Amino acid sequence: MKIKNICCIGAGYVGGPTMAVIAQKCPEVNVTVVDINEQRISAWNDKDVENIPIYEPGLSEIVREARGRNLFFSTDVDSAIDQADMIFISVNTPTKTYGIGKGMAADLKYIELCARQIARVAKDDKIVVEKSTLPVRTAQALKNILDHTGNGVNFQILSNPEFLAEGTAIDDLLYPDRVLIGGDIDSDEGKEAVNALVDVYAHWVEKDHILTTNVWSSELSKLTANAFLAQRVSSINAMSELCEKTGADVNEVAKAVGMDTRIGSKFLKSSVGFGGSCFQKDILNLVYISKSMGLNEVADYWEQVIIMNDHQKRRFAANMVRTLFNTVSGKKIALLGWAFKKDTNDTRESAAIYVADYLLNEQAEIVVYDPKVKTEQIYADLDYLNTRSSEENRKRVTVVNSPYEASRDSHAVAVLTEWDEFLKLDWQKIHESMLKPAFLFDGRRLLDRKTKEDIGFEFYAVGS
Ligand SMILES: NC(=O)C1=CN([C@@H]2O[C@H](COP(=O)(O)OP(=O)(O)OC[C@H]3O[C@@H](n4cnc5c(N)ncnc54)[C@H](O)[C@@H]3O)[C@@H](O)[C@H]2O)C=CC1
Ligand SMILES: O=C(O)[C@H]1O[C@H](OP(=O)(O)OP(=O)(O)OC[C@H]2O[C@@H](n3ccc(=O)[nH]c3=O)[C@H](O)[C@@H]2O)[C@H](O)[C@@H](O)[C@@H]1O
Repeated sequence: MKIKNICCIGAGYVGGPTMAVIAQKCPEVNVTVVDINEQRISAWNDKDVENIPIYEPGLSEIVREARGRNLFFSTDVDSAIDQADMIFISVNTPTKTYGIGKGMAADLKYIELCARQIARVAKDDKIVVEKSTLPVRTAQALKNILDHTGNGVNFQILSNPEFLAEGTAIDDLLYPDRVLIGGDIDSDEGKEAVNALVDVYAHWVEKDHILTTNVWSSELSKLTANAFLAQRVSSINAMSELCEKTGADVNEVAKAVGMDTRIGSKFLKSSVGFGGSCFQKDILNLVYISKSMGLNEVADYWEQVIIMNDHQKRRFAANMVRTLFNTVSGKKIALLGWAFKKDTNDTRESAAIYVADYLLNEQAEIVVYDPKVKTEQIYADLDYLNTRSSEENRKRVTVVNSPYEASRDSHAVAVLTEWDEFLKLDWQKIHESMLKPAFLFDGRRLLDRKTKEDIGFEFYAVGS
């Protein structure tokens, strides 16, 4: 079975880049990305590709090449569903903020709405692909909805979790470690659906990198991968605190440990804490699933990864206050970086939000500079915490366009995102413009201690 028309519901950080790459690599397939968010779709259709809503290195070039040829962005969800032979569901699956499982379980209401819409609109057989990250056994619920409200249409459900990381999304999509496809491999129809999706990826991914499994293994592998990755960051961050107390250096420890090929060197960079839309959400989801199956030890084991991460963010901010003579009240503090990692404009669950909130509770005046994050996003992130009124956030937090402006007359500068440009700043100039003693806190192990101390900074870095 050859796929001719693909529809993707959800034009976000996953749907947008993933479909752009599929369209680029499969010029004979029409790919339509739909979303209910009109503003987002109109930004994807902006004449100037630099204005597309997601910043990812290499993405705008691909959109420029494929958009209008076989890549389309639209708010007409019904018609895209109707025309497609394969429908990806790539909508958000945030942590529930109400009811049973509040603060832990994944909120599947957007997924269910998609399923009901597909069931209502579809007139011929469809392959429905779970691209969103979902709790294990969600495909069963999807199938129930599709089979019971459909009009005799045959649906095959596949799980095809996405492993891209933001900031490197295009490279991750072009050269994936593996593509994972889960399906009903025991039936002929299921096998045919799996093969149809394998053929899409086989346009650019070698067949031995395309792994097929049953649906449940695929769904659970995604949660497992994120849990393992986050666990590494929490593990090295736990060691960073011990390093600070003992004179060991976490970078040296990470290198020594990572050279053991059984451990490996990746994902061992100590930081102010991991952020991003998924690690916390997916682990909480794993904890919830485990608890609801009575697996309390399993749940506790994974929950510790989150507890450690919260501790790391809080401890970084508390150390700033302690170092600044136990008070930051009325003191200007510059935060360099707001995104949860470099090369993205995404701020979801960014450690910077929590550090800023902690310092604001201590009555600091905050000035933020980030090369890609918009001012309104920064205020929205703080408002979302509901710690203080949004007027108060606007009064006490200033967002500026230059790191030099942020640092001027400040008591302290904290590097919270590892943007490359922070490496090349004129730190001498920054030091001269600050109040003395000038404190510099490196939450990313980005900066060289010796040169900063030679300039005259009081320098603090995570894990040393
Ligand atoms: N952000 C990332 O790097 C990764 C995310 N994921 C997973 O992919 C999924 C999507 O994540 P993101 O793209 O980051 O989310 P996002 O929030 O950026 O995008 C989701 C989009 O879906 C749209 N949407 C929601 N309900 C809809 C409906 N009924 N009809 C049409 N559009 C609808 C929203 O308006 C939004 O634009 C999540 O399950 C996430 O866990 C997986 C791998 C990486
Ligand atoms: O499901 C998802 O959403 C995605 O989550 C992560 O990707 P992402 O959150 O975009 O970015 P990462 O590079 O994993 O970084 C996550 C956080 O951990 C931090 N981190 C990462 C690595 C490290 O060594 N140290 C560290 O502090 C980063 O700064 C960032 O705040 C996974 O890496 C992806 O494979 C997955 O698809």
